[in-house]
Amino acid sequence: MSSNGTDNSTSKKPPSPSPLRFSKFFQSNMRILVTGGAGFIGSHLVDKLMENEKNEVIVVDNYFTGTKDNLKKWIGHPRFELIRHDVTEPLLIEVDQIYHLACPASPIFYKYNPVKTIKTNVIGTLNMLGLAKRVGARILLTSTSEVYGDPLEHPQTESYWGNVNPIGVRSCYDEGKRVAETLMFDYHRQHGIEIRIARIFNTYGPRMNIDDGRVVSNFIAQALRNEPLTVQLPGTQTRSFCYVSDMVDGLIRLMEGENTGPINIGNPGEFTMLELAESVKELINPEVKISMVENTPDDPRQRKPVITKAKEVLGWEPKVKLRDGLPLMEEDFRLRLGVPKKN
Ligand SMILES: NC(=O)c1ccc[n+]([C@@H]2O[C@H](COP(=O)([O-])OP(=O)(O)OC[C@H]3O[C@@H](n4cnc5c(N)ncnc54)[C@H](O)[C@@H]3O)[C@@H](O)[C@H]2O)c1
Ligand SMILES: O=c1ccn([C@@H]2O[C@H](COP(=O)(O)OP(=O)(O)O[C@H]3OC[C@@H](O)[C@H](O)[C@H]3O)[C@@H](O)[C@H]2O)c(=O)[nH]1
Repeated sequence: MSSNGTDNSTSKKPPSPSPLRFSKFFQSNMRILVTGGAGFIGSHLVDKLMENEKNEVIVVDNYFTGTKDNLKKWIGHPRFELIRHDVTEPLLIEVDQIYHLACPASPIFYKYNPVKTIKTNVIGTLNMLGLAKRVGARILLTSTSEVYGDPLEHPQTESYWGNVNPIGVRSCYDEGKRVAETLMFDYHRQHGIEIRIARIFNTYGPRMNIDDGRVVSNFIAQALRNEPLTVQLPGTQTRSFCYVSDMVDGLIRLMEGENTGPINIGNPGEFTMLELAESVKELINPEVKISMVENTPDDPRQRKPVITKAKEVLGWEPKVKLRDGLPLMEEDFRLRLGVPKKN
């Protein structure tokens, strides 16, 4: 019996893969579907997967928060395909692996149309599990540290069940992801689907939407525009920030490994939002002001992953410290905002 209560010995074997898997044209290739691949993490994942010449990558995205721009270097590549598709509708294609990322991730965007967010998490995940079942693909869900809600245990291990408000304004996302995890395990136990669940902690890096609303992108854009950094009250709330290349490495290791998860993937370095603002100020624009603003309901007060499981099971740990990652993101934001660096 594994720590998450799954008795892997009694799981049914996965159904036979599609016969196309063995056709002469695709024999040596792994066909990988990335839902939400036009988004921030998804597009970095696609870059990494495309480095392997054995991989064919298919992205489906409805462009709600993602953009074709993030994938422009691959459009037209013979091993790459981009499909405009909403995961709340069924999808019939032949693939070997599914990285299921499609879902708005910034609180501003997931609260914009909460009913759609929960449909994306529930119906979207059901559709992707149905696809995985039909073609015998392995499926990885990008769940979130938000399943721990406003955590009463700190730092968070995977065995913590969380403290989530089921009727709050964040619940379309955090409860949505919790149901998505449930669906993954039910398909695994009932149908023998090969599943992987990553619980991703706050991730940052180049290509985040400039007006995404998440804290790191907000602060960097504000610092470059010389606008006050908007620290939401009380400013003592904490987050742990993982650079996107570390995240992608963790996700691929999880997909390729033997463990179903859930596994926390995140950087345990923990910062208050005031500390983050001070770092951005120091590294990017020492002149910028910090302004304290109202917060939103149910904002988690603290968040920090225990990554012992990721270290032991995946041999993974993050390499990029926040102080090294922020300047890498600054470069990308300067280019996009057209703000050159002063000498
Ligand atoms: N970035 C983080 O800090 C973080 C933390 C925890 C979990 N995650 C998870 O990782 C995944 C990717 O997050 P991200 O930061 O890259 O966000 P993102 O918003 O940049 O990317 C999400 C992508 O999904 C697409 N999408 C949304 N709804 C869709 C739908 N119904 N059908 C098809 N495509 C749809 C969007 O257009 C976008 O391209 C999400 O599942 C998110 O919940 C991210
Ligand atoms: O301008 C801002 C924006 C945000 N914040 C604060 O920064 C903290 C982090 O907020 P973000 O909006 O970046 O992200 P959150 O941690 O709330 O949610 C994120 O968690 C993990 C993922 O699943 C998602 O990417 C997202 O939901 C919060 O405490 C928020 O109050 C600011 O102080 N100023």
